Amino acid sequence: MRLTERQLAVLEAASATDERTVAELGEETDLKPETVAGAAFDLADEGLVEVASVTDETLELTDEGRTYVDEGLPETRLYRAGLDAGADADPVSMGAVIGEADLDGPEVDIALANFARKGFGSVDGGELSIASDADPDADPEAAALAALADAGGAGLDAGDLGVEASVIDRLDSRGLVALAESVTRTVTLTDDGVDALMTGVEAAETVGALTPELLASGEWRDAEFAEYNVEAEAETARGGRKHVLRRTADRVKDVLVGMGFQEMEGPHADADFWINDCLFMPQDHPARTHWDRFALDVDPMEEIPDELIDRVESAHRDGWGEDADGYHSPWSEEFAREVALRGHTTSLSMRYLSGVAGAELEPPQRYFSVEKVYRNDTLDPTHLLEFFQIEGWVMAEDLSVRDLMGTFEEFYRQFGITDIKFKPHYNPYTEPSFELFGEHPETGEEIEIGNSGVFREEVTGPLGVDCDVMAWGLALERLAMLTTGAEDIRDLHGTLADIDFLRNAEVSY
Ligand SMILES: N[C@@H](Cc1ccccc1)C(=O)O
Repeated sequence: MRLTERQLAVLEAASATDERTVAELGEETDLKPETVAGAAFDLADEGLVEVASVTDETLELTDEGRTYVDEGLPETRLYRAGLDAGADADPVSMGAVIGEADLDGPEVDIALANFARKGFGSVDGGELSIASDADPDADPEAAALAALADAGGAGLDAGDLGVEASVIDRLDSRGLVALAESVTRTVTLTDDGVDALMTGVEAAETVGALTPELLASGEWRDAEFAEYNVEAEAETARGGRKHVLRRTADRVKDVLVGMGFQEMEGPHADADFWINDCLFMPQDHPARTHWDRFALDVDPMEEIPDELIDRVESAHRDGWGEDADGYHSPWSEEFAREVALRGHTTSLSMRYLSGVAGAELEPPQRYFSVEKVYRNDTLDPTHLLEFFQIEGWVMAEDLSVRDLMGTFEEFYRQFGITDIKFKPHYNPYTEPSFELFGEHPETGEEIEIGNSGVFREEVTGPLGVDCDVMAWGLALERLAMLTTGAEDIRDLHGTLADIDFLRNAEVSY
């Protein structure tokens, strides 16, 4: 029989009478545990050894548990501060004791709940008294935490610590200890294994990896390569990777560039003029109040062409074109120059269409951006205070709603989404306007994925554009929810993001 060198080493190190762990065999053979495990599985396939596994539960201190080992449990600190303040004789005011005990935030509630539960004393009418028979030094929870800290945690259970299981359960429910599972594999020689060793086994020299030397010398021709064992236990290696949203954004950019679009860029903090006034949004529109807008306390924006301001003001006051009528509501240049975080990237479309950004404006033209916007929304599964908008516009003669719908169908098809729906909508700056909806793959719900339309003459006229412009703002996060199946936008980014989801989510190509 011929085995690989590693298999032979493991076979020789294994015993027929003692179960030996992979770690022990690794030490003896000077091989890595995963190599030993791989060889052991191969030997088990040949019937030469038996591999068994035992799952062990190990107790570990959590970070909070470790803090209390160092600083004392909150209830014990409350007890000692109470004692110092004389609460064993007469009740003392809670406020003073809590300050003395140096408890803050959630620790106060933790201290109070456990203080009463452990019979250290009582709290009544805002005053704390200490029970005469209280003895925190005999507290089994503190003792168990200390024992666990001393023992370093490995392989311990309630029995090893000499405490009752109920104490461990309590520490577990307080989040001060955690149970970790570890699997230990053991290897024992079978009768066939013993026979094989007695009759003599040869090691075949095998090569684990093809090297430049093997190639250069030609030795690879005669080498025997170790078989690749896809079942061998190996550590999960987690490298850094691009965030799923960034990957989706990159993909969106590729798709739009492929569809003939050029990218726009511009300021996150911009004048209201570009964010709203150019869009024929009346200055008393609810979205322009301090409730919805993140206004910035900075100098007003100076560099806006005067003629453009005049034309936009005139559109607001008197309308644009024949039969036009304006809003007849107040319009102030001062307000137009105020700076806020943009609530949509349509501010970029205005900058580009007006010519100040140096864009080519001879039709046909196509521009896009995938950039962040800021809104004072209420957080929920589909809303964040900031998100990425996929902005875009197409300028051409005689555009129709069919062009708009066809563009979205083509765009979303690249992400495998073929069932978008359109709903007539109203925007002060587009006519007609449509909201876009897509079906969530997990919940089956129709979620809003974008807003679009053909710019009104009151928008294009003052900008100096005299052909049709269709435009849209799509939410990148909503697209990512449809492609990855994420049900809550907060799993995607922000402080509550789900790390496992981010590690494993696929971006469709
Ligand atoms: N600005 C719109 C999107 C949009 C852009 C351009 C035209 C029409 C709609 C929004 O944020 O919802």
